[in-house]
Amino acid sequence: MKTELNYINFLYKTHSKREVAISLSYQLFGQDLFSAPIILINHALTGNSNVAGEKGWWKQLVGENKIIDINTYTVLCFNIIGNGYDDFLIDEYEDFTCEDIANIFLKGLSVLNINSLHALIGGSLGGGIAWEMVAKNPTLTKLFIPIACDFKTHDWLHAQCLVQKFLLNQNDEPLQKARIHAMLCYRTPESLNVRFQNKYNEEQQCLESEDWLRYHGNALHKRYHLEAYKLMNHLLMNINTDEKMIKKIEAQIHLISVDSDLFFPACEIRMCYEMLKRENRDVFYHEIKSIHGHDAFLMEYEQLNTIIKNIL
Ligand SMILES: CC(=O)SCCNC(=O)CCNC(=O)[C@H](O)C(C)(C)COP(=O)(O)OP(=O)(O)OC[C@H]1O[C@@H](n2cnc3c(N)ncnc32)[C@H](O)[C@@H]1OP(=O)(O)O
Ligand SMILES: N[C@@H](CCO)C(=O)O
Repeated sequence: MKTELNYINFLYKTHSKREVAISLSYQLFGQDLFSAPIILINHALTGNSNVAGEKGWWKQLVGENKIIDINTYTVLCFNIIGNGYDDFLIDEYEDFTCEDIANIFLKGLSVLNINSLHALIGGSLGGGIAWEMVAKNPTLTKLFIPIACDFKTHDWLHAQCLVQKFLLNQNDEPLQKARIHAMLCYRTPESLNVRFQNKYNEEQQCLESEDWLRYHGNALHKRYHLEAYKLMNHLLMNINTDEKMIKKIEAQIHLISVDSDLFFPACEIRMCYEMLKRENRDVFYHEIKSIHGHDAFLMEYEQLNTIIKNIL
C-alpha cells in the first residue's frame, strides 16, 4: 500500500501570539473520503502519518482485514507539524503547545469539510492532542479512544521530559542520549531484566541491555531530527486540556491504559475514568496487562486488537 502525502496550507496564530505559515501534511488510507466512516488516528512522539502499509507504524492494527479495516473505513492521519516527516521543521518550538496542535488539526478537518468522525484514536502524545481536540469540539467524534495518555501532563511526566530537555540541549550525542533515557521511561525494570538477564555481549564489550539502548539511540538518530524531538518533548510537557470542557464530551469514551506504564501511569487514567463517570459521561476503562510499560501499546497487539475490536 502506498498513499501520498497531501498538504493543507494556512496561517495560524499560536497561543503565544506568533503568526506561522502552516503546511499541515496528512495521509489517507482505505475508502474515499465521505464514502465511509472516518477514523482519525493521532500519532505518538516519533511516529508520523504513515500508519498503515509496509512501513506503517501501526500496521498490525490498521490495514486490509485488520481490526481497523481499511475496506470499511477511511483512515486519516495528520503529521504533527514540525515532526520532519514532510521535511518541515520548527526552530521556535517553544511557541507551540498541544492546544495549538489540536487547533491546527481541527482547522485541517474543517478545510477537508469533515464535521464529524466515527472515531478519534490517539496514542501517547497523539492521545494528549486528541484530548485537547475533543475538549474544543465535544461533538467531534462518536467514539473517542485515547491510549496510554491523559488529558494533562502530570508532575512525573513533566520531570522525565525535563531530563529529556537537559539531554537534548547538550552537545554530546543529544538525540541518542535522550532516546536512551526515554526508552527507560517507555519500558519497565521487569521488561529489561527478564529480557536481558545480565547477559554480556563479548563483541560489543558491554551488557546486551546497553547494546540494545545504544542501538535504539542510534536508530532514532538515523531516522529523526533533533529539532523535531525537541518540539515533541516540549509538547509532551504541555498537555493541558481544560478539565471543565472534557466533562462536556459527548462521544463514547474508551480510556485504554497499560498496567505497568511509568510514563502515563494507569492510576492517573483510572482517576480520569472516575471523574468522567461522576459527570455521567458514557465512559469505559480498559487495561492492557504487560510487563513492558508505556510501549506496550506498540507491542501487545493481541490485547489491543481485542479491546479495539469490541469498541468499533
Ligand atoms: C507510536 C507512533 O506513533 S510511532 C513510533 C513507534 N515506533 C518506535 O517507537 C520506533 C522504535 N521502536 C521501538 O521502540 C520498538 O521497536 C517497538 C516498541 C516498536 C517494539 O519493541 P520490541 O518488540 O521490544 O522490539 P526491539 O526494540 O527489541 O527491536 C526492534 C528492532 O530493533 C532491532 N534491535 C534491537 N536491539 C538491537 C541490537 N542491540 N542490535 C541490533 N538490532 C537491534 C531488532 O532486531 C528489531 O529489528 P526489526 O524491527 O528489523 O525486526
Ligand atoms: N516509543 C514511541 C511512543 C512514545 O510515546 C515513540 O517513539 O513514538
